[in-house]
This record gives sequence, C-alpha cells and structure tokens, in this order.
Amino acid sequence: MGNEHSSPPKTEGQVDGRPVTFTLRQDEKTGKRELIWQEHENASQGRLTDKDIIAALPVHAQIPDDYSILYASPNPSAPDNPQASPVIFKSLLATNLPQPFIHHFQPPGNACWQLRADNGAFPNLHIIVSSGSGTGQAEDVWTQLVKPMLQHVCPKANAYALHTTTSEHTVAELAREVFLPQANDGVTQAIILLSGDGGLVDVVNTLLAGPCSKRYKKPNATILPLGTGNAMAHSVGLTSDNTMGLRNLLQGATKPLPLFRASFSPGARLLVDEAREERRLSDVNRVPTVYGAVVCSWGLHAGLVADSDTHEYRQHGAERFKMAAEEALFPKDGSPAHAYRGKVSVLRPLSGEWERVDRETHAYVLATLVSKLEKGFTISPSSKPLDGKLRLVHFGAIGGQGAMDLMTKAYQDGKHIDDERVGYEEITGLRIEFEEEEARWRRVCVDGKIVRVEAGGWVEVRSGVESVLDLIIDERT
Ligand SMILES: Nc1ncnc2c1ncn2[C@@H]1O[C@H](COP(=O)(O)OP(=O)(O)OP(=O)(O)O)[C@@H](O)[C@H]1O
Repeated sequence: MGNEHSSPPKTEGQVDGRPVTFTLRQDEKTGKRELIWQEHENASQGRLTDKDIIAALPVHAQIPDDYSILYASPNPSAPDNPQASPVIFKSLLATNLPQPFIHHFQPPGNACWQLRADNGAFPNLHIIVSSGSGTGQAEDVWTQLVKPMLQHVCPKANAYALHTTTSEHTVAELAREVFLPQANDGVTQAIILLSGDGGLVDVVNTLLAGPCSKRYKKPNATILPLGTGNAMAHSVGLTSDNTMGLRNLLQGATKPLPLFRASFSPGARLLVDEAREERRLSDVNRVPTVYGAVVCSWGLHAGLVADSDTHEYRQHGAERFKMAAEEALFPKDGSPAHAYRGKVSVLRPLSGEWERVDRETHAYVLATLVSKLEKGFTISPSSKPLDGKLRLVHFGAIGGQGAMDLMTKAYQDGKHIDDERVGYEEITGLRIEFEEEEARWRRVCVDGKIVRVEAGGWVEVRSGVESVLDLIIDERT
C-alpha cells in the first residue's frame, strides 16, 4: 500500500495465439501508455504506443479474456506519395491483457458506435470520400484505414453507402437528396466524412436550406482530417493521436455542432472555381445567407484563404496559407500590407446594443467558434470543443511585419491574444460595413468559402443557430 513506484502491470497472455508476457508501461510525466509483449517462443518483443491505438474491443461475451486491439500503423508508401494514407489499419487478437489497458482503450458506455444502434435498428451509415480535399488522400485513407476497420468492427459492414465526390456539388446534392429527407422522416443517420471543413459546411448548409419537420432527427457526423486546414478536427482534438480520427469515431459520443449564421447584403456572391465563377447565395427570409461552424473573417485571413485556393497552391497542403500570408504582408511590388477600410461593430453577450470598434482601418477581423484554424495555429485559445461561443480576434493595420509577428505568436499556443494590439473577446454578433472600392478587399471567408460583397455592402454574423447535426467527439482526449 502507498507504494508510489509500483511495478507496471504485467500479465501472462497471448497475441494471435502465441504465448506472451504483457507489460503496460505508463510515462510518469505525460501519462502516455505503452503495451509491450515478450514472446515466449522466441526472443522477439512487440509494442504498441498510446497514440497508435484505436480501441480494444471484446471479441465475444463468452470468451471474456479475448480482445481485438485495433491500431494504426505507418504506411511505408506514404513518404513518397502525397496521396497515400499516412497510416494503415491493423489489428491483433490479445488474450488476458492487463486490466488498466482494457479500462483505458475499451470504448466507454456512451460511445457513439453503440449509440447509433437506436432502438436496436442499425443506422443509415454514409461514407463520404472527398477526392478533392487537401492533397487528395481521402481515397487511400478509405481503402487502407476506414474500410478495413469498418469490416472489423461492424458485422453489417456492407450495409453502408459509399459516396465518392466527383464535383464540388456532390456533398450538397447528397445532403439535399438523402440526408435532409431522411432526417425529416426521423431516420437515424451516421455520416463519416473523409474531407476537410468544407465537407461539413456543405452538409450543414444543405440541412439548413430546407424546412425541418417535427420528426427531424439530427444525423451524427464524424470528420477525418483530410482537408488542408482541418480546423474542426484540430480544434476538437481528434488529431492528437495517430489514428486519423478513428479513435475518436469509436470512443467518442455525440454533441450538438454549434453554428453561426452569416447574412449578407443583396449583391454578395459566392466565388467558385478559383474565382472564375460567381454564384448567388441561398436566401433565408430573403436575405443571402451562409451558415458556418468554424470561422467568418475579413482582411488578412480571408484574403490569404481566397488567394491560395488554386490548384497550384493546394499542392502545398497547409503551407499554402503561409505562402499566401507572406505575399499579402510583403507585396512583391514593395507596397505596404493593405489597410482594410470599413465599419466594424459587435454585439456582446447580455447586451442588446451594437457597439462600434473604434478604428477606421483594419488588418484582421475574425469571428470563430473553434480554437485552431490549422495544425498548431491557435487563433482562439479560450475556445473549448463545441462550446458554442463565438469569439472575435481583431487588430488594425500595423504593417506587414507587425501582423507577421502576431501570426507567429498565434503559432505559439495563441500568445497573440496577450499582445495589446489585439482585441479578443466573446461576442454574439459581428457586423461589417465595407468601405472599399476594390472588390478583392471586400472578400469574406466563411469556413473556407469565399463570398465577395458588393461596394457599400455588409455582412452580419450571429451565433446561436439551432444545431442540425451532432458531431462525434471524444471529450476525454
Ligand atoms: N472531385 C471533386 N471535384 C471538384 N471539387 C471537389 C471534389 N471533391 C471535393 N471537392 C471540393 O473541394 C473542396 C474541398 O474542401 P475541403 O474543405 O473538404 O478541403 P480543404 O479546403 O482542402 O480543407 P480545409 O477546409 O480543412 O482547409 C470543397 O469545396 C469540395 O466541394
């Protein structure tokens, strides 16, 4: 009793039928676990680290000592092929594992996988493989990781619908033709999205575009980090291990996905196909509207997302944002970084009054529901996963170097918010009235989509939109 240095748990067991001795090590500082097994029949040792493990699942109620350990293993082809899945699915059968290992890696009672079998009926399971997201890894991640895992865990593995995108419209069409009518009919649906934030936003906007019936049943969705920024995936913590979101899928529970509404003046247009084409936005009560779950911005952020959304830039993955930021802050013609002209007003919690931000020019105006916009870029350190709080980050035209310094601090765990030049607060509304002649300075980013507002136009963002989708997240991470 009271022995602080007790030896790590050990058991005699089997791996795939071969006798072994298991040892479960836990790092005192990080708390991370490692399962090591020593084979009895030869001198070889096997090991699995915490970050690679997807789940430990009981094999059968009548053989309580047997567990399948599902894990992700590095893909040897990945270093030479940007479209290859970084990891592949593997499993092993383990008998008599140390109890603390089972306790930690067996999905908890409220885990979503079980929850989805509502009233004993299996949900309508949809897999969306977004071939145009990120650097194009989604198809290989499906083949090498998600599909074999589903076949392993799901006895009705063939009872899913696989949808591979063929155009930028695929996800919205699917949501309009299948997800919305089924949700309105009260059908339980689970959606596994192999895409970036864009896939999620397309689903949400389509679910909100039609009328909701009284029987509306929110679909469950889970996202794998296969886009460029993957803001949602990074912000809810599902990239903190090596399983590409599969641990989250098997171990997480559902939580409503908070949304904001961005309403625009009548001339606002969505820019598509590298801004070669423009489209009208959907009207909500005759007001052009886009819903978002991640970010609405104007200024530097919107500009660099828009400028880097080309085939050429996309090949650079998340680097594309840094490359475009460099060009925006230090223009090649030697001119200074742009000072964006417009009136910015905010609505604060518990206040019914719009209050003007006391500044005529701006460099960065960004309202967000999440903490990270890309890996390591902590734009809103106070945001907790799916807390539903809209937060504003803003600063004035402080020159290219000043803005670059603040962005660098955002990569240091969000230290920019301690800088006195940065405004950071919780809001419930944001309104921008644009005072720019040139169209490129009137571009607004909503979750990666770019909306160009007409001269003299405006955008108004409000939090607190009723959720239409539940996201699966593992809050223990
Ligand atoms: N086969 C395809 N052909 C054309 N466009 C596609 C195709 N598949 C997906 N798209 C479009 O590509 C875009 C990809 O967006 P998504 O957000 O998923 O990835 P991303 O922009 O790389 O990542 P993030 O938003 O996380 O930075 C979406 O607009 C989607 O509609």
